[in-house]
Amino acid sequence: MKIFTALQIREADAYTIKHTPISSLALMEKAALACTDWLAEQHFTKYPFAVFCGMGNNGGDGLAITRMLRNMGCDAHAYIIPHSQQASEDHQANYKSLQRYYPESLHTLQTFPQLAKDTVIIDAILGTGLNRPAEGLIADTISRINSCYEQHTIIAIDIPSGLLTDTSSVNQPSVQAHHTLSFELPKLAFLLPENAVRIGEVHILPIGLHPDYIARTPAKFNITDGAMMRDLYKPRKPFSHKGTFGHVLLIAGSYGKMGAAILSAKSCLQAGVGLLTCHIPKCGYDIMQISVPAAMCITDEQFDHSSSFPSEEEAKKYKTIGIGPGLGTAAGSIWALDKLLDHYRQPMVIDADALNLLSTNPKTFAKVPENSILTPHPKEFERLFGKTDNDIARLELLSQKAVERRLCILLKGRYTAMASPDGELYFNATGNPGMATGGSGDVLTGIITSLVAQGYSSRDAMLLGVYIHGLAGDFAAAALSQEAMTAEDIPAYLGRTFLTLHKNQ
Ligand SMILES: NC(=O)C1=CN([C@@H]2O[C@H](COP(=O)(O)OP(=O)(O)OC[C@H]3O[C@@H](n4cnc5c(N)ncnc54)[C@H](OP(=O)(O)O)[C@@H]3O)[C@@H](O)[C@H]2O)[C@@H](O)CC1
Ligand SMILES: Nc1ncnc2c1ncn2[C@@H]1O[C@H](COP(=O)(O)OP(=O)(O)O)[C@@H](O)[C@H]1O
Ligand SMILES: [K+]
Repeated sequence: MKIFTALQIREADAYTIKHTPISSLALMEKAALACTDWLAEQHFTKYPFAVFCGMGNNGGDGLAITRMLRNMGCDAHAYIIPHSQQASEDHQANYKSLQRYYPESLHTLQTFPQLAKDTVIIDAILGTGLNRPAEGLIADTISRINSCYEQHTIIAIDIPSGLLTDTSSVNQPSVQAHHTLSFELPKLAFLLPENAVRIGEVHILPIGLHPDYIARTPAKFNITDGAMMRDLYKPRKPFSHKGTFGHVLLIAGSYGKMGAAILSAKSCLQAGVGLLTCHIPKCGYDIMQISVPAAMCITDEQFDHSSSFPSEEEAKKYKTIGIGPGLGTAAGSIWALDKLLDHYRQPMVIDADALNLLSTNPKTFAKVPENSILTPHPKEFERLFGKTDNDIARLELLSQKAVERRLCILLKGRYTAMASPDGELYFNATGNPGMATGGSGDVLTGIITSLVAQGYSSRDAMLLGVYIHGLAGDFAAAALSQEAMTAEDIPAYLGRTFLTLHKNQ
């Protein structure tokens, strides 16, 4: 799914108006109807409404919503903020309709109104047309709306007023909404963790923008989806054997952190690898053999951490190496990793403590093979590449480092961002807060390493691995609840997840 900029959204709007019998005003009517239908479905229509409207098309939506709510018998009032000399054409048209049918519902905002108990606040002040920080009466109204957050439900139309669509809004005043009702496609602003408290729950409502414009217009950012994943997925051929699906070496675990190695190993197997060998410290031998009988084990000479990774000759038998979960950061491990990278040139998967080792050893980092996949969470990302001022700057840094170092880098989070060496940037939308539990990342490393071994390109293994990791987490949460699920439940639901990728599903 594409993420369009504010400019592209405007173009999609104009293209739809030009190439279908729908007028600009009728498109606004559809948008407003989609919002009021949603309000009715969610049982908000039993409450009074205060609709705060700007003078552009976002305000026009607000006026149309007020009229529709009145048509449904609701007690709705529109408060117009006079921030401009002239209102947009469609705003004027909706103003006239409301004035004609429900003149008592129209108000010009002078002072913030007294709101009756349970009044639902609709924020239709500014939308994608925001072109400067909110000031004066608008900023004042935004702050008054936000002061109602505990007592009233706040619903933003298209985007919370004051929030920028395509760039960071850190330090800018904006409405803080419980729900955002937006049209047709998600916006970049909705995917940024820094905006989480302002956007609330986002609901994307279709309004019939022209599919041709959407199909032929390239987007800088995309969200992966089931259709794309079904195309990437490689079904197994009938005469294939375990050699077909690659041999993974998983270097993981240390004293007290063998669980990370177990989670990763189980996930690697459940994601379909042909053969799995785990390199673990001596303390982990019984634990691994008993917990994951299908995995072979090589024990390090050290008892509590690993310090001697395979030689060039030994490493040749592995299609790829996954390294990091529970590894620890012992000095011996960095030395061993450095030696491994002197000869190992295949793309590998690097996570957790292995990333921490790289972040303190730039010379070792420089040896990481091209097309390797790095899987940092935000803190690990910061250790590797430095601090940024905001989420947009961090995304830019992510992309820049992937291109510069010829790596696939995924930045984990609610919407994991995935950058590849050719500059593509995708977001993942599967997954849920039930996965915010220790070990979920170790599971991801096992899955992605498994996919690389099975012959997926690094980019495809990253996109597909992150998608199925999240979807398995969604199945686990649906069956067990977000609270009760643990990281172990994610590989347990991989089977159900793979079934959704089969072409006939
Ligand atoms: N295709 C779709 O998705 C559809 C979208 N639709 C809706 O249209 C909305 C976009 O409408 P829009 O282009 O009229 O912009 P909007 O945000 O209302 O701003 C209006 C004007 O305000 C001004 N202004 C800007 N910043 C300001 C500030 N800080 N403080 C004060 N003033 C400020 C600036 O004018 P200026 O003052 O610079 O002349 C700007 O032009 C979109 O979000 C959605 O709700 C649906 O109706 C139909 C389908
Ligand atoms: N709220 C959430 N929504 C979706 N996915 C989440 C959420 N919280 C965590 N995850 C996913 O769970 C994983 C957690 O990884 P990580 O922080 O490395 O865990 P650990 O180090 O404990 O293994 C990531 O893949 C992340 O995207
Ligand atoms: K708005």
